[in-house]
Parts: sequence; C-alpha cells; structure tokens
Amino acid sequence: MSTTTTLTSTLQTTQLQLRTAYGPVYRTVSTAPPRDCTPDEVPIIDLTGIYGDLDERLRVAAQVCKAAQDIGFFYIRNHGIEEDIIERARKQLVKFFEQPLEAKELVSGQRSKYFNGYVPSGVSHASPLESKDDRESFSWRYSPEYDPEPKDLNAIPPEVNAYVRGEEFVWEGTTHMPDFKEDVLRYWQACLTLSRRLVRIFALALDLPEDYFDKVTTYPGADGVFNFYRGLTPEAIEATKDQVGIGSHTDLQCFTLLWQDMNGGLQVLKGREWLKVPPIEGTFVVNIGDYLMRLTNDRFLSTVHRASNHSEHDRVSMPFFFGFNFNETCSVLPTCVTESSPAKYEPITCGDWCQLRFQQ
Ligand SMILES: O=C(O)CCC(=O)C(=O)O
Ligand SMILES: [Fe+2]
Repeated sequence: MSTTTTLTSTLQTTQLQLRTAYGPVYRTVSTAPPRDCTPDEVPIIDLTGIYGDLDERLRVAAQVCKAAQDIGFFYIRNHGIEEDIIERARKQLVKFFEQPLEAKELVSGQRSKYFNGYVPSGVSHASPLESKDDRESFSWRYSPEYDPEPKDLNAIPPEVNAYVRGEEFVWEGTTHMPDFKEDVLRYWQACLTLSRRLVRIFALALDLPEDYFDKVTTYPGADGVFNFYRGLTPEAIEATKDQVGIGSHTDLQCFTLLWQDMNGGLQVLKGREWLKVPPIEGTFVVNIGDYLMRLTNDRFLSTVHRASNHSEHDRVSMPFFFGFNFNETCSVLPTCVTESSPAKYEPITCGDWCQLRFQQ
C-alpha cells in the first residue's frame, strides 16, 4: 500500500508600493530569498551582429524582441564599449565618493533644478514601503555640447532647448579632480553612441524601418548616474537586513544600460518572485523603461527591480538612461496595434511622461 503526501508550501508575501506616472500601484511579492536567474530567464545577447550586415542585425533584433517581451531584461556582450573607458569612469566614481562630504556637497543635488548632482545616502526613497535608499549617487543629464554627434550650439531649436536638462555645476564643482569630467563624459558618450545603435535594433525588433527612431533621438534623454552602495561592518550587515540600496522601481524612459561591478546585488521581479541578476564580466544589463512599454502598447515589459549591498565591500554601478527627445510627442507604435487590440495610451512626450512621475 502506498501513501501519497501532499506538500503544501505556504508562500510568505508582502506588499510593494511602486511609483508610476499616474500614482502608486501595489504588488504582492514573495518574501523568500531571491534565487539566481537562469540563462533562459535573463539571456546574454551577443551584440557583434549589430556592427554586421542586415541579416545579422535582424538576428540580434529577434533576440532583443524575445527578451524584451519575456522579462524586459537582458545582458549584452561584445557591445563595443572599450574596457578602458569603463575602467576610467569606475575609478573616477570611486574617487568621487571617497571624498569628504564637503567636497561632494560642492555639487549637491539641492543646487539642481533637474535632478543633477550629488545625493547622499538615506535621501531618495524609490519605494515607500521599503527603507529609504541606502546609496549615494551622482547624476548628470543630456547637454548638446557634449553629444558625440556634434551639434551647432547656435542652431538648437528653442523647443529642444526648453527641455535640455544638463547643468554645468556638476563639472564646475569637480574641477579639483584631475580628468574627472573627461573620463566621465567619455563613458557617457560611449553609452550614448551604443544606445543610438541599439535603438535601431529596437526598431527592427518592432518591425519598423531601422531608422524609425533616428529623428527622435537627436537630442535624447541621456542621463548618466554613478551609484555607490557603501560596504558595511559585520554588525551593520546583521542589523540592516531589510535595508535596500535602491528600492523597487521601474525605469522611466526607453531603455537603460547598466554597468555593475562584480559584487552583485541587482534583483528583478518575475511574477511574485525576486531573481538575482548577477554580474557577468564584460557585460552590461539592459532593461526596458516605462515609456517604451507604453509606446509598444505593453508588448515590451518595464520590469520592477531593486539593488542592495549587504556585504563588507563597496558596490558600484553606472546606469545610463536613454529616452527620446523630450519635446517629441510619440504615439503607440503602428506595429503594436491591431483592430482587436487598439492603442491603450494617448500620445505624450518623453519629457512630459518623466515629469508626471517626478511629480508623484
Ligand atoms: O545599481 C543597480 O544595480 C541598479 C540601479 C538602478 O536600478 C537604477 O539606478 O535605476
Ligand atoms: Fe533602475
């Protein structure tokens, strides 16, 4: 005689509150420790093909399309950004955050109209039901004068100028650091150049002409951020188990290129389950943002994620947020609507979209 035992596991859950352009939304999520993602869940996409012929570009686009629809996160390798550019930026990041507070306050975010500059730990609060963000950050935003596609600064359309969000005080307040501006902007320029290539792959992925987004990425959203998650003493690690470095959130614009160091700490929400998205040498993580999700009528997913550092080592990351020209009004894409599934969203500019979220 055999007996069958049914194992009923009780899943412990908690509520997350997420900020969105239209106000808070709530999600029920597991409190179980995160598990590693599998290569099927968050794939590694080799970008060599984006520098090849159309067939090769279409092959990359098909992989990007699948990952963007399945989870909205993927790794990229052979992305073309030189290791030396990344390493110089990382070293400047470390030097910046190792400065005494007074030096970092020279570029205090409180001086900014548009979220540029330095923000100390415990100030930002990405997700209201989690802890405040235990990370320091330094941000700088798009300025046409540093665009790797050179601009005639006397011929910038006024409607574009009204939306330029870069502010010079971040460079003026860091002149005491040799090569800081140069090394940081070289990294930012490399990210911007890669993003303009990638947006063409996204166009192919969405069955659009390859140059479809070119005219809306001439003065794009291009925000660089340095994140510093300070290492803790063993006692502090124990005492701050529930503390997040950056709380649960989605990114705002089209897509993000995220360089993270080898410490680990990034987590992505799949259903109710947290997945660890560990660092892989030589890669960036790419994730879809809310604006692109909206333009694709929710075909591409802007997925909730967060990061923490519960270790004795400092952790750093360098995300780059890419979006369309802030003044350009975009509708749901023609290839993402059918008669039976019409556009769910009104046209809006990327700038107004971000503004809605910042107001929340
Ligand atoms: O540091 C990380 O790994 C994630 C950072 C992030 O999600 C962000 O800055 O939006
Ligand atoms: Fe993020």
